[in-house]
Amino acid sequence: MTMSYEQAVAALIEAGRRLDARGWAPATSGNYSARLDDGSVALTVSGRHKGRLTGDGIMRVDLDGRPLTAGKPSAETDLHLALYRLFPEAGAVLHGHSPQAVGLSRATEADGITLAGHEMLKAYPGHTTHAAEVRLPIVDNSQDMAVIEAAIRPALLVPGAIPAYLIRSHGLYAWGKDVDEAERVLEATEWMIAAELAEASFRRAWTR
Ligand SMILES: CSC[C@@H](O)[C@@H](O)C(=O)COP(=O)(O)O
Ligand SMILES: [Zn+2]
Repeated sequence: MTMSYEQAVAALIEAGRRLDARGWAPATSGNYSARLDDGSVALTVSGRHKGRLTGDGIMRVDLDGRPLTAGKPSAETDLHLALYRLFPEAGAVLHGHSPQAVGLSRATEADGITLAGHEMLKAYPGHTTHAAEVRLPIVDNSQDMAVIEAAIRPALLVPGAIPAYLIRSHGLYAWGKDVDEAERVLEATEWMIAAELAEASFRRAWTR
């Protein structure tokens, strides 16, 4: 699902305010994008505080990352564009830096965690029951987006893969057919991470 530039600017500004209010966009972290009607992409300008975006904090790039309007595109533009190229149905990508997601990624060296049995799994597109398990892939961080992209791509193409992945010590990427769906995926994933953390701390407390 695509939108006009004006619709995308409004939707991304509002998403930034909500994600910042939840503590997922501190200190200029995070970046957001939406696919536009003409096939180009509206994307946050690099270095802006994502909870306080104004219209000039969003710019347009083509699918190769060439700027179509003034501004310096997000340092992570290539990760957004890779998702749009890989998934023609993706209409928006949101990236947050929550402490829980980052803490989880640092507590394991595994290449992912399993989320199983949560009613919240039904927030993922196409999921209709809690009686399921999905893998949230985790990839090591790099300042070279091509390295991250090449490392994560196989996990994204596994049948049944969820539209989200975690970069270790960095943050969570989520996408969907539009900004609302991408935000729902991000929120649901963050919620399940928080629930798993709460479960682990209760279990630790009760075995003392
Ligand atoms: C301290 S901000 C973190 C950044 O390095 C980066 O990871 C990020 O999410 C925001 O980068 P940006 O270039 O503003 O899109
Ligand atoms: Zn980031």
